[in-house]
Amino acid sequence: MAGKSLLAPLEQLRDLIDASIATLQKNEEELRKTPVSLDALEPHPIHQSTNTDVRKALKTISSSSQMLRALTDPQTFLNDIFMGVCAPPFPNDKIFFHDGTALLVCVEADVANVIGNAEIHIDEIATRTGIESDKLARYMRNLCNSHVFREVSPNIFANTSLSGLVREEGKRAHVAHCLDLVRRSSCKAWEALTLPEFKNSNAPDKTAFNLAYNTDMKIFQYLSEVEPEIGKRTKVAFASGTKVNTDEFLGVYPWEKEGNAKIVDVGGGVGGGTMPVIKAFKDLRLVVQDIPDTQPNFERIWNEEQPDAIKEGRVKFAVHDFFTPQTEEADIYFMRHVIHDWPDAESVKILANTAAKMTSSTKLLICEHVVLPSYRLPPNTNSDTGLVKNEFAAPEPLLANWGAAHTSRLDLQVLACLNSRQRTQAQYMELLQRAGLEAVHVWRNMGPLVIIECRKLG
Ligand SMILES: C[S@@+](CC[C@H](N)C(=O)[O-])C[C@H]1O[C@@H](n2cnc3c(N)ncnc32)[C@H](O)[C@@H]1O
Repeated sequence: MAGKSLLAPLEQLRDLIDASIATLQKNEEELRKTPVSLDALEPHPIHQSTNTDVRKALKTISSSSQMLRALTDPQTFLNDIFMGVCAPPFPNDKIFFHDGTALLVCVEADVANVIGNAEIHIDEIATRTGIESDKLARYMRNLCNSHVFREVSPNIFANTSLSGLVREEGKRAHVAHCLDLVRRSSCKAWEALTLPEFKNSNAPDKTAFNLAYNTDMKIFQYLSEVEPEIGKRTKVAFASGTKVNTDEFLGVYPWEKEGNAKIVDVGGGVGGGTMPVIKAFKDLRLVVQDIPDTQPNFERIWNEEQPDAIKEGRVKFAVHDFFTPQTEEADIYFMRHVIHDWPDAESVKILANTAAKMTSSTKLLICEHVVLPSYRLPPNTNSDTGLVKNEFAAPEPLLANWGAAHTSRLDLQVLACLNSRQRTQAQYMELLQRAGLEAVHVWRNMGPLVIIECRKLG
């Protein structure tokens, strides 16, 4: 009797990959005549696609390859977790993160821009970065194993499509923010989970960050007052997210319907979440609110990237503390990655301050990752519970949330730094209700961000 193949999961994954490659072949125009290659120095145009089938096919291949590695090489896969990038909450002496260190070294030395489009000997890279040649080569070789840089012949290095990404200032700032400040904080996770004064606290100043930096200040205050240079880098890092796939980000919400609406980007940083919107929809107006030390970076970045919007007065910066009553009127309040920074009590205060200024027609758009479970939905489950809707779930045998590591890592990041969390849809609904708001629509596509459209409760 024919039984189930002993290699069934491998065969299922192979079939998923085959079907996904066939989808990419069918959507050939998305390739824009550019071969897919790690040696390419620019990101491939397919990564800017907004075609749902293409996005699903790419996610399926990526997620399948992760599961294939776990199935076929479990020891190495686990090694990747404890010796690679991650800093899980184990006692300090068990934390390794050499891949992260290697990337941080190369980003701090700006190796990718030193190499540019050339193939360069390590001695020249060493001279231009000031880092000792043999040591730098060893960090770079570690990254070559993950296709970040390429050793084309002995001691001659070139960029790849991955190292090419860190030629951009925002991405370098993001890498350094995560691998320096957040990683140092994360190393104190075990103490934060076990020390009596910290273990049961949800306060944003009783965190792993507070232990790592030996401070009672909340992280944003600390960065303003004690480490302004690192604070500046953090602002640039926050703005880098939408550059991953701008069209996909713009496609989450129907901005074209909003005419000349006035948007107030609350806790908007340098406006990383709203800059692409203003660039694409020329009638929209924008006020970006944040703490005072954000303003110089805001002015520098907008004057570089969209000087006309500033000159025409279509875009302005305003100092505003979101823990105080909202003073600026708006058609749309926008908050990206603001609520995810704060525990529930503080989040309700921020939302209630906004709600108090809203009328029945004002919109609040909350833009965040929304946590999806890795387990599968029983059919017809109410999506209000925050479970994955089938149209967005990954196919079997993948984890239902595609192994959504980014959202989960962000969750641990804000836990370490602010005692906050990434939330499920149901958890957002509960916060909104406590602040006198309700969700009227949840906008999403295949991208990582969701926009929850809210109104003031009647
Ligand atoms: C994670 S960043 C998000 C920035 C921006 N919304 C984005 O998506 O690029 C959080 C922002 O909240 C700002 N922030 C922190 N505390 C604040 C406060 N009390 N009032 C206003 N903004 C604040 C920080 O300066 C930072 O720019």
